[in-house]
Amino acid sequence: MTYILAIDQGTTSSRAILFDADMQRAGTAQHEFTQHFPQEGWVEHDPEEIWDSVLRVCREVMQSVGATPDQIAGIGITNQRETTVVWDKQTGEPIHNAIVWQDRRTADICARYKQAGCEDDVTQQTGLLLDPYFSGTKVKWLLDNVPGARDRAEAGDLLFGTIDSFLIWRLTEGCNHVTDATNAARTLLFDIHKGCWSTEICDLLDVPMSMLPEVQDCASDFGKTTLIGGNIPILGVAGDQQAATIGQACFQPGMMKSTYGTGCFALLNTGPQPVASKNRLLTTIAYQLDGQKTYALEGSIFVAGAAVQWLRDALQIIETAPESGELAQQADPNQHVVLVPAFTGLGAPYWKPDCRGAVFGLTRNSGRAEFAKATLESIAYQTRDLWHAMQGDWGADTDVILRVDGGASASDWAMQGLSDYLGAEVDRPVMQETTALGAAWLAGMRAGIYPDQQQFAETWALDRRFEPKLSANDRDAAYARWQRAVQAAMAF
Ligand SMILES: Nc1ncnc2c1ncn2[C@@H]1O[C@H](COP(=O)(O)OP(=O)(O)O)[C@@H](O)[C@H]1O
Ligand SMILES: O=P(O)(O)OC[C@H](O)CO
Repeated sequence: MTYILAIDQGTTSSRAILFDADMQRAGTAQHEFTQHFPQEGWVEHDPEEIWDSVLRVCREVMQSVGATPDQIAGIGITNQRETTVVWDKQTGEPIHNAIVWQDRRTADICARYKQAGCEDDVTQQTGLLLDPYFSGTKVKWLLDNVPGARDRAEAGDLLFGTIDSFLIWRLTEGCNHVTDATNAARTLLFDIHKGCWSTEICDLLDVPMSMLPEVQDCASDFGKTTLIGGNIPILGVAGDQQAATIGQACFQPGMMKSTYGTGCFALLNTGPQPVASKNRLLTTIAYQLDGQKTYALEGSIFVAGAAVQWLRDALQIIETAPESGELAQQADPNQHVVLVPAFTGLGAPYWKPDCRGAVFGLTRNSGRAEFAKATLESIAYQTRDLWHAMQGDWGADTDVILRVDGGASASDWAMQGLSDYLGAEVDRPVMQETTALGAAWLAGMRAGIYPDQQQFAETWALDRRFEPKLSANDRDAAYARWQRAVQAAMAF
């Protein structure tokens, strides 16, 4: 038997999935790791804990399936994007915890650059906005705040990487400092048109270019590892949202996927030409194969499934995530409670890092069920914000079918609500591990055991299509309530 090992290093857990030669899942291992919140708005991960969790899940999945290293034809890595690690080139030791994509500590740095009129130029080159979400200002913060870091970086002793890059450095025991084009495209330091690091932006943010990894195609040779036995090549890398776009086979311009994990990330394939957004979406690289870039418009929402976790962990009104749908179903249809889950600011298309969450429309009778309903509906409303912005930029009509995945897409109630509030069809595939599948396909195709792009696209299979049932009037009235709630939350 031949396998591909996909490593999915996500925001809350690390997963390893073995796919067999038919691209079927043979086994999965998963471990959650600690989320550190040292100050309000700060989110960190311990890179050593991430590293340990990755090695552990790789070994566990191999053991559970009974796969030997010589049966693994290649490794595909997909990862939480933007999360920033800086480490010592000699020892491989991180100089600080990883600063996670959700972290808002660089909001003031971004505001200063914006006031100085830098945003247009940065957006033109990177497709991104001056928001703390992206890696660039996080690297700057580390160099300016960790004692001695700037001198060490300028002396060429420190390296920067997103999680993929850090994992490859560790897996190859310090031989390879590399990343792929999709991860590079999320750093705020990469010119997505020229396909190289931007000297101008590195100067602007005071990031020495000697720290930056080499950028490769998504399916290429990233080095070999002996750390899980054998000598296994790493052949595929993509940021997790891009890997899901690949796993959902959104290979044609106009195809769109939306992933509902911790946050929600919608990517619309726009083909070989980048589309500059007029509606504050991001322009990003969907994938780069054989040196050819395919671009996407992306809408990034910071809190989707995380709001369900909030119901479970902070409010304690559910014990498990799936209960949210059961509870929402029991809500009083005459109450219009609206939750704006801006727990870590608002992402696309608002980009308000300082905004915080709010609940509107409470009555004496509002209870657990209404909170659950408002939480799941907030996922749909936020997607509609993105949907409108995408239509404005791309001119897509309502016939566009949305392919969904991620943990919260398992909720029939939430997906029906999504279809209702979008007024569009929503397709959920049989294969729920689209992110890992995307990374596995990149590696398997490179290894020569998986089919080409077109044949791979033909293997996509529908689990369920959700069709809109709400009248246009009810849909528009509900969305108008959401828009008023967002404006009020931003004004607070
Ligand atoms: N049945 C469900 N209904 C609603 N939300 C769910 C359900 N199952 C999982 N979730 C949410 O999905 C998220 C986990 O999805 P996952 O794709 O594993 O996320 P990530 O990769 O960001 O860690 C959690 O935030 C959880 O609250
Ligand atoms: O790890 P996830 O699934 O929450 O995805 C995080 C995104 O990549 C952040 O941009």
